[in-house]
Amino acid sequence: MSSIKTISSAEPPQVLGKDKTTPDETQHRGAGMMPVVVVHGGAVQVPEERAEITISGVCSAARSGYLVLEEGGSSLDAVVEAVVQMENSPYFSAGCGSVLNVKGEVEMDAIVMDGKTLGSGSVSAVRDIANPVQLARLVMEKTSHAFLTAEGASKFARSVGVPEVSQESLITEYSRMFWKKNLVPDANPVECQMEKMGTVGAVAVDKDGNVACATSTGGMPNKMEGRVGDTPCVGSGGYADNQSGAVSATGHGEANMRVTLSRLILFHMEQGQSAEAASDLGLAYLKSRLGALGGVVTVDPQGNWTSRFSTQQMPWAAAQNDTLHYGLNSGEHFRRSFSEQH
Ligand SMILES: NC(=O)C[C@H](N)C(=O)O
Repeated sequence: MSSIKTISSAEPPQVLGKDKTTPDETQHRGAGMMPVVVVHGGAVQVPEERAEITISGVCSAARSGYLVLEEGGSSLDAVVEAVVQMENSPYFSAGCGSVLNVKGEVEMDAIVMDGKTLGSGSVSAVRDIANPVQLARLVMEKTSHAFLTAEGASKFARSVGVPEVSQESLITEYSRMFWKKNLVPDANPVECQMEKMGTVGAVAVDKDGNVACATSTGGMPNKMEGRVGDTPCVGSGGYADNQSGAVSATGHGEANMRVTLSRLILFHMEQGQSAEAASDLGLAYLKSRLGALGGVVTVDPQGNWTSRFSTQQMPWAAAQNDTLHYGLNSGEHFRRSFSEQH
């Protein structure tokens, strides 16, 4: 288990794998219902020059999601708000800034899941909307289905008034450069993805103990047209159940799908494991079984939360009880109060 980088609500700032009994522990565990929002910006290696902006992106997303909870919104409202913010940022591979498929086009996947009802909504291979996570929510709330794809998803979006946007508005110079780099014959898009571009996701618990998750992505760089990854698949890119907790996952989609990573982690929680231990078990299985690395954010219905990754980096942030927690490298756990400026 030593290869899993551990960050959790129970750990002291900037210290990893040491004594976990800190004064904060009682605040995060067993202190009744604790609303929380935890987000990730993908299990990737963030280029140094983009580290600060990426961290401030996840912090601002967690904070905005938390404000939704403070204003009485549900955990579902909070995760959608947090993910929309990151979709709108060009620094993540979701919405604007998504990695491109082999033809140089954007095709995006997203999921939302409501732990109270087990309702879920997914879209895949959508090309012409700004916020796939909102469309996923509309699939859940306005259709009798759980998953719409490609042109059918776009037609549905138009029928419910979601504005159409151009491909150009979703493509950044950076994603185009990245696409070109991966077109060369000896390129390794899987490794390359792990180096630079991040899927986004969020989990939350509201004051009523309802959990929810949302995940959104442009997928793997230079993927085949029509390729769908783990992100929109129930149990792989995310899962939420009030009886155990919620997970949003990132990593190599084909591997995450084969172990149904999110559901696997919740299975361990159902067996009595903490969010932290269960996340470690899921990621360790992904590694030992398939040699794959990844990352997750996980909550239980009491508001205990964790952010775990087996990659070297994963930008993450959590907002709870007027404190923002965040980190990028393994071992980092910074904290500041909401009133402090970043
Ligand atoms: N970076 C990622 O998390 C990619 C995503 N899991 C996919 O395979 O589509």
